Amino acid sequence: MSAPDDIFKDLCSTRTVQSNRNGFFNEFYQEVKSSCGEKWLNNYFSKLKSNEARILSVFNDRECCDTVLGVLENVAPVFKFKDAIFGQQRKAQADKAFLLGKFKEGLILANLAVMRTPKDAEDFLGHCYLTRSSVLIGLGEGEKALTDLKMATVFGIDSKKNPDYFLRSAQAYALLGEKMRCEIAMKVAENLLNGPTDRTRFTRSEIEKIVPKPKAPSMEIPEVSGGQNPDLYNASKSIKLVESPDKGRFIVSNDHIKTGDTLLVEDPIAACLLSDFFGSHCHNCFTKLFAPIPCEFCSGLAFCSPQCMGEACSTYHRFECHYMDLLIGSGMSILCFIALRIFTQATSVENGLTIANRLIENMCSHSVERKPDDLLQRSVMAAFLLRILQKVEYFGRRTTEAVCPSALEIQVGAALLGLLQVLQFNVHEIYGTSITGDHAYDNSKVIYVGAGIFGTGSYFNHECWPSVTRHFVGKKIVLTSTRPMEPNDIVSENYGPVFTRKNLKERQRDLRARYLFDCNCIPCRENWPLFQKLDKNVRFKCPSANCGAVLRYPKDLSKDVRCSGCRKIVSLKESVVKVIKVGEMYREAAEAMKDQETDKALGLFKEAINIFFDVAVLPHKDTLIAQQSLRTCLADKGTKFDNRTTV
Ligand SMILES: C[S@@+](CC[C@H](N)C(=O)[O-])C[C@H]1O[C@@H](n2cnc3c(N)ncnc32)[C@H](O)[C@@H]1O
Repeated sequence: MSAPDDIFKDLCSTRTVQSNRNGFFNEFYQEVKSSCGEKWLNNYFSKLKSNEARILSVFNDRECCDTVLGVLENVAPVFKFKDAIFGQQRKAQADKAFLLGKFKEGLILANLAVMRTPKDAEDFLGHCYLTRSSVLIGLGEGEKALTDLKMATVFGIDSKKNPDYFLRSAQAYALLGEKMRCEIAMKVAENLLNGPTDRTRFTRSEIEKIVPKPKAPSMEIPEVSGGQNPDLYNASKSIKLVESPDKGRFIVSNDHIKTGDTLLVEDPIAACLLSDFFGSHCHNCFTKLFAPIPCEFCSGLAFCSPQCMGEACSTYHRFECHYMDLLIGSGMSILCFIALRIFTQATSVENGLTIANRLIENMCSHSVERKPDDLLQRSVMAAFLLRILQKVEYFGRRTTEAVCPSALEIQVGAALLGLLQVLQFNVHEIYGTSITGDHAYDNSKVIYVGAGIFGTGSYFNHECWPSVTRHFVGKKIVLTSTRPMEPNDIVSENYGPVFTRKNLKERQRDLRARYLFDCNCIPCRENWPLFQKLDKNVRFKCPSANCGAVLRYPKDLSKDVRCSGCRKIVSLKESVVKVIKVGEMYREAAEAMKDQETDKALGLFKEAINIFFDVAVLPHKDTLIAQQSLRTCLADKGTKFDNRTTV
């Protein structure tokens, strides 16, 4: 590799530790590095054989320990705390907006009130939830209003003494079309008020006007095709794991696979939301927030429901809460967040160690190719993460503020360092489709909201035109085949560079720098042209059995042609007829997409792509478009962020 490529590779690697150059970690690391000096780094640190030795070294060796300990001693909580006055001001504004019928504005203000009001400020927080429930009713959001009414009771509102609580419940039930519950709530309110009053009569008249909203359809979680694989967790039986010296372990087909087969449906072992989305998406399940439920202690992030809040706050968030802004301010990459999360979400230190060490043993880390500088940087980051765990008493109560780690803490530090190496090559970005207009396809774009580490998902190798597409249902990864495959064909993902958009040189450079391999896929071997340079020609497979040669579109369809591979005289008439039919089906599928008939479009694309691969090979412009459209249709079945109404 040339020197500029070397620099690019180092930059790519650095970014996987520190993604924000303005964060303080960069300065911290540069200070450690300069205090150690190149000689120590190259002659001593680079010779250390284990992650444990590296972690011990950054804490103990005199060349770096003063700088490391000096900074880590000062690690202290930094997070967005609550603010009762701010919260109450927003609540008053939200009440006013509600009375004026400005529900969208009211929701923004009520959200701020709920987020910022501390739970221990009498029953203020309960009242914030009550205010928001009214606004939500105004917006026609019955279910969310009911959640807020429940939350109001959790935070001090005594429903038994509060007729308003039941009047709002009645309206919320009416919005959900639950007539019986609505009537019961009205009766309770009337009882509390000793009979019908102007207020109850007014609410009844309001309820009369309510037209229940249909429930939004929930996302489909597909089942893997052909049954669960007994050896590969969460995968279909039609794939298997193999290994080769030049490709490492990778997935191939174990059977005949058809276009559209679901090959993997898997939850992440750990996943984190990107900090840019902390204010807009659920910290736990990544869905877009509408009426956020806050953590009881911080206001820097939020959850979509009490369930997500409970799940997070009883596990990982209780450790991360008070240090969230420090972690963000360090500029550390999302991979570092995931490494930390593997421990904070574990049921115990030992459980965290077991999971981390299993990942380190099983996933590729390219340890041989690592430079001492890279290892030192990751070791300092692991030491920082370990210090956070110490400070939050992850290892139990501490009697000292001293940084020097115990034997168990060193094990965790070493595991964090190991994770920082394997995550670099194995993490998937998690995304959804953002809908900004009324048409599902015309106004959609992909938005990356987080990243996660998937067990089986990380065994798929890359090709510059992959044979599967991925979409996400929440945090679950779904891999679906985009073409038919024969047994033992490589089942590949794409790591970023696709041949249609980047030329061979750029792709090879990116993959070498970011994933440390030389791509040898068919688009690379045959140097397929960029999309705009592709012609519309079809390249046919020779119809003779086991030939495999590729033939051009015949000049004269009435004549048979001699195959350049098997030398037999063959007829391409049937193949041509099929390809014409395929073209018609692609057009029909595109029409279905225009009409937003996703299932119809999917069915047509799958069938047509299967027929195409019976008789022809890539690259073929219309089939590439069809495969891309299939991807878009599948993504439409996954996570969608409705950005049409910004509140
Ligand atoms: C997510 S892992 C895939 C599983 C990996 N092959 C293993 O053995 O664990 C990514 C790494 O796999 C290797 N890899 C991926 N695609 C490859 C390909 N087309 N040819 C060779 N190596 C590849 C690279 O070393 C890359 O850093």
